[in-house]
Amino acid sequence: MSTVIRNGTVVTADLTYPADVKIEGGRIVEIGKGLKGDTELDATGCYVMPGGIDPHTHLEMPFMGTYSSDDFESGTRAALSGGTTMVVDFALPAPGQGLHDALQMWHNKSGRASCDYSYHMAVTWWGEQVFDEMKTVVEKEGITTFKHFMAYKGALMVNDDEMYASFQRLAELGGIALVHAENGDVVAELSAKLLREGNTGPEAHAYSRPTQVEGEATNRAIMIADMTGVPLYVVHVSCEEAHEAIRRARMQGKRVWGEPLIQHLTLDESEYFNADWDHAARRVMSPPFRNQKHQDSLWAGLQSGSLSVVATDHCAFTTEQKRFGVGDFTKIPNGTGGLEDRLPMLWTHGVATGRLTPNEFVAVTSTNIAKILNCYPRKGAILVGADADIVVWDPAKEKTITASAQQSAIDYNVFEGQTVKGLPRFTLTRGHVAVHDGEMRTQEGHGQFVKREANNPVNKALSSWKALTSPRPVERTGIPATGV
Ligand SMILES: NC(=O)NCCC(=O)O
Ligand SMILES: [Zn+2]
Ligand SMILES: [Zn+2]
Repeated sequence: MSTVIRNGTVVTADLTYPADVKIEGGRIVEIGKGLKGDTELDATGCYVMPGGIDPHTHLEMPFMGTYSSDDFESGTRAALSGGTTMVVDFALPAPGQGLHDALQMWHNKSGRASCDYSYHMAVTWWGEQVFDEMKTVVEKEGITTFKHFMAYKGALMVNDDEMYASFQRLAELGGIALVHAENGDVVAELSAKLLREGNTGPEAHAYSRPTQVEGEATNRAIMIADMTGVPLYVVHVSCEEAHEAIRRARMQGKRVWGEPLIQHLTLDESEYFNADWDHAARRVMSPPFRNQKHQDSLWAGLQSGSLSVVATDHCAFTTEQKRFGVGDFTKIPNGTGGLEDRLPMLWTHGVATGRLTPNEFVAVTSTNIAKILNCYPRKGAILVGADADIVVWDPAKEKTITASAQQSAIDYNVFEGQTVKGLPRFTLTRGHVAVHDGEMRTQEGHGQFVKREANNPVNKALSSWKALTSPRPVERTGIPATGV
């Protein structure tokens, strides 16, 4: 059975051209004019683009005494509804738990996914077992990216010596280090002080995590990555200080990527000053939303290429869960949703405003991350042989975002009331039409795990360069005799 997407304009990260796209066996088999298939999808007036890849989700994640409420079923349904066809979640070992154990737990949960998925592994503690298991996680399990939390002291946070050891191991294995960059010690001190002084509401969450703590940690992570020779990916970059560190590192030839979130690009800190406690608490995430200056910096980073990927960090908690933190902001589960809205929000605020071209939109929502994660061109491409993960994008289609119409399991939406223009007409996951003109046709369990190979081209280049420029002893003649 074949499907043809007819009369659309193909938009990839580097090309725009009119063509039909033929799909068979879950893959793209032909691109050209006048193609015929058993089923036809009309893409007149639409862009035919690689489906979005969200490289930062937390589905059914155990965190702060509860579990995030979107699981792999509702989370991937939300993703597909908004044109995202692959998610990358984080397998999170509990302190002392082995990596393979944690991975098994994530595999048990993800069987319900309706789009393809992969994982990053988190390094939440350090020891011989973690060192040993990293090798098999990379080489046998196909997980090559490892996240380090520099915040959440007393829970997920790792210290500099642990990060150094883990980064060094990743350099040997051809992996990539990811960091949540905030100075966790300073955040813990500021939080305690704020509470002592009677600042207990959600706004104190923002006060406890100023941009300086993110900037410092980003610089520190870049330095440790440079010392160990590992490529670095900084997640949820929210401010100019962190962006400046990444920009500078890239200008120095370091292999560093930055990932802003759609929430930080489009929402600001005024949300935390809302008089309604629930409204403010629903927006508590780390790092917190910033101000216009920082938003402008993030947009400029996407335009200039110093920031590479737009993600969501989708980690959705219900209002009831957020209320665990009434009277103590440090107990509000950290996280917001966005999976369903990332593409429409970025199109509306990015492409429709002229900040991004449609090709740049594809690059930052799909192709760049597929290359970084070493699954390009299977993912992130409209090419013969690629998986048919495709979004047929209707730039004229509009809606007003509202929780009552969303796929996500939670009872609110941080973008509530925003009108977006630019939405999927069809979303295909490996050829299956999961969204058909507003109708959800997702298949629970259709999603498959995407294994990834280590040693992507950037790893290879960086290790060659590090070998070439590494310290060497100077060959000397006439060495003085050692004293007796
Ligand atoms: N970002 C956030 O507040 N929650 C999810 C966990 C993380 O990525 O830090
Ligand atoms: Zn994080
Ligand atoms: Zn996260």
